[in-house]
Amino acid sequence: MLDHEQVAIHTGRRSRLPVIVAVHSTALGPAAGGLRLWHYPDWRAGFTDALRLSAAMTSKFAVAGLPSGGGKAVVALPEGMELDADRRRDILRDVADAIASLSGAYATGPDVGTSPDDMAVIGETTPHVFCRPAHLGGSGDSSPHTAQGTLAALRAVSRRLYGTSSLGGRSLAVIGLGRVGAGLARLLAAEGAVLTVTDIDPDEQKISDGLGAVWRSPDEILAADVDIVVPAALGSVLTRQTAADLRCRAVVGPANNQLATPDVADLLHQRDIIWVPDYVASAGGVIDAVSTELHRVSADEARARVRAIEDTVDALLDTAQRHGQTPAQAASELARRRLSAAVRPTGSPTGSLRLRAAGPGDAENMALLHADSWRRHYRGAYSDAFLDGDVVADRRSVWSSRLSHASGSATVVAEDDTGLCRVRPRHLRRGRPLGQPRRQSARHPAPPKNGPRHRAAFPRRGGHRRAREGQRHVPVGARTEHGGPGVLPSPGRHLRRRSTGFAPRRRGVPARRLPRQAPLHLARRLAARVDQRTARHTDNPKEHAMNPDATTSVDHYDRLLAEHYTWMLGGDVHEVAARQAALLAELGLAGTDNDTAVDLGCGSGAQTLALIRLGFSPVIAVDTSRRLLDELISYVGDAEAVRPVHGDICTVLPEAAEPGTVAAVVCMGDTLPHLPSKADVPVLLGHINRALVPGGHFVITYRDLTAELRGTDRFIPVRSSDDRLLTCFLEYRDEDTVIVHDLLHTRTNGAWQQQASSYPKLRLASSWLVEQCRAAGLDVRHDAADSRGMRILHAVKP
Ligand SMILES: NC(=O)c1ccc[n+]([C@@H]2O[C@H](COP(=O)([O-])OP(=O)(O)OC[C@H]3O[C@@H](n4cnc5c(N)ncnc54)[C@H](O)[C@@H]3O)[C@@H](O)[C@H]2O)c1
Ligand SMILES: CC(C)[C@H](N)C(=O)O
Repeated sequence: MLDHEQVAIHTGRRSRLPVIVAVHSTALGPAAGGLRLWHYPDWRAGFTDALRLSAAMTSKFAVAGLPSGGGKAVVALPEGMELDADRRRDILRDVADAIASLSGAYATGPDVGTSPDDMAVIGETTPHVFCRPAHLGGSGDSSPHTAQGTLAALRAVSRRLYGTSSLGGRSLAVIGLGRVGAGLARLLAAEGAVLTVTDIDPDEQKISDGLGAVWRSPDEILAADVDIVVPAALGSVLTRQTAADLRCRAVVGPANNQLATPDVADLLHQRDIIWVPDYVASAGGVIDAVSTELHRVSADEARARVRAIEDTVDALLDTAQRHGQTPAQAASELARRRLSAAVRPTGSPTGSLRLRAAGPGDAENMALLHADSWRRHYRGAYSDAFLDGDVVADRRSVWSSRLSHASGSATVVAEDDTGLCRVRPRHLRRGRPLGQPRRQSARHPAPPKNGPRHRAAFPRRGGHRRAREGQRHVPVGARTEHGGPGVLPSPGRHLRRRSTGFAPRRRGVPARRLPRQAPLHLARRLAARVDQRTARHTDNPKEHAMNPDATTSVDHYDRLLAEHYTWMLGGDVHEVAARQAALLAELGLAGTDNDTAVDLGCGSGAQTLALIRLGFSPVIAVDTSRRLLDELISYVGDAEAVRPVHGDICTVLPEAAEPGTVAAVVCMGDTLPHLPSKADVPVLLGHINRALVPGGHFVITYRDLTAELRGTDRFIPVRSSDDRLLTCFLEYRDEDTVIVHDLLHTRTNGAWQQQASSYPKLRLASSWLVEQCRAAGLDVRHDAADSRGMRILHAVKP
């Protein structure tokens, strides 16, 4: 059965060639995907290719967490047909006509056989095109970003197989030295990988020679004795036969549709060969292009999304391992969940909207729409485990309770012929009739206020990022205060859609950017770049006004501290680990094999090693610094005992651990004050309580910086040795935050050099933290300062 939304097959008016445009799904947003101009034995083969490729694009966007749908265009050239410039132009104009006829349901970009210049021609007819050359306002060639994305996927696999993300010294076989393959081969060679390469075009052997690679024939290369095979040519390269011949440990490449049949993924798994689904490894190009051109995020943000493929692959491999699945199953499951959490395809409001006061009977539908809204807008900002978990039940209880208690306020819902529909609410002034919404928009239902769990569940920061990305916000209802009878409309009161101020989502319509009336502080916040997954970001513009050089703790570690971190602790991580193990043992922590522990902010591994010594296994070691994670891995003898996670401690737990499965969580060495705001502390504590088994332990060590130091006391010597000196200086910004300025002197060849970097830390009062732990449901057993002024707090889940 055809599971595509629409497939258009035109005979090109000018070229007389079959132009096939397949729109697989627009559930997540208007479809996007490349144009393939390729030779096929028959146009039906091109048609089949378009169907498969467009479906893969849907999965590509879903797994990447982007609000686009999947589509693809194929022009099936008869075998042997050569294209001169005029004929090529005719074909492209025919394609442009076909795309224009879809009114924005599909936008095209380059793929095999097409380039940014071709996109320029299509752009003469229709705006639904991306990757045009930069001088025409496009993002240009996607292939360097595709190569970067594949490299990111390769790093995750390398870490899994060899304990390091570096590909230096690894042997890889690259199949196809086209735009992506050649670029990727260059990146790999620059990192010191040992390359074997091939292409059907013998001319590409020059590239091979330039890289010092071994050239093999296309027939031989799949069976090459290498660590990783990288398909970078056309699809269907992995058949039952070739899968049986492989001698590598992984297959990770940018080529689309690598599997001849889906069961080959199982075969590879049985042979213990990791296969990263092509739609995950190849997503870099389209992520960059669509992010910058269609979703209008900054180039930096787009590149960060491409790099995040590494995290995506990490997470998929973890999930697959946890559930005994193949990575292909884990990825398709993730895509399916994201798609099914999207809108009902027929859910666009039709005709006029009716506004009415909601009653208790609306709770179920409100919950469904509310959960849908969260899933669509907080994806990526909040863990999938949470969003795909019991959100509906959670929202149902909130709405049941709200709607069954009469109060001075009412909830207004909008519905169309199909039932409750998704609206952009306006808060209404007291006493104002519903037909005249106030100008200022509340973009989401207010975060639930009843209880720490709900507060913890409400992802505050994500909404701003999503707003900045220009995504549609489609929350479900507006709370409105009303002054008495007669103000709310009677059931059935009709409003014309244009006049409501409610903005029903129209599929295929580009998102509005920022609300024009956004208050200044919101606009500033939206403008600030926030990498939700890794940057512990402070979004208070005051900080930047006062401290223009202050950076996030993530940047600070990358820029300065990570390199010197272990030295700062004393130089011998095992010695520090022994001290930490003694402390944890004194607090009563002891693990057995199968007792999972989590080390939040693991740094170079002192606590992780301590937890291993105490018998915990596995230890999930989380940090935002890749460099420190790599260092940690180098110290760990038993690689099985540790699961390094590159992630943000604010959000990682629901994703990394099932509720009620963790025996101990530690967050030591003054990591907690790195959180972006005090409000993140109860959120994190909620996650911790949820992750712990009853009787599970939680240990924090941190500095209580609430007492303000004065004068030269604010200069704190951290460590000195013959060639390094680290001093920090504290600048108190406000009662919640202190800016830490680190000043590092290093001596090379007798000359001293100075580096400085600053970042904010939270000022957490020990009494406040104890209260927060209790509010989160933890039983605080110990709270004291050690001889060096570090606070030690130990709590247990009852
Ligand atoms: N360009 C992108 O940004 C991008 C993005 C995502 C996925 N992809 C996929 O990556 C693959 C490569 O794309 P590209 O843009 O580099 O295309 P390209 O046309 O520039 O390169 C393909 C190369 O593969 C070679 N080739 C074809 N069949 C071969 C075979 N049997 N054995 C060895 N070599 C063979 C060709 O000679 C050519 O050099 C395609 O599957 C494409 O769909 C590309
Ligand atoms: C650039 C993009 C559309 C690419 N051809 C892909 O398949 O992802």
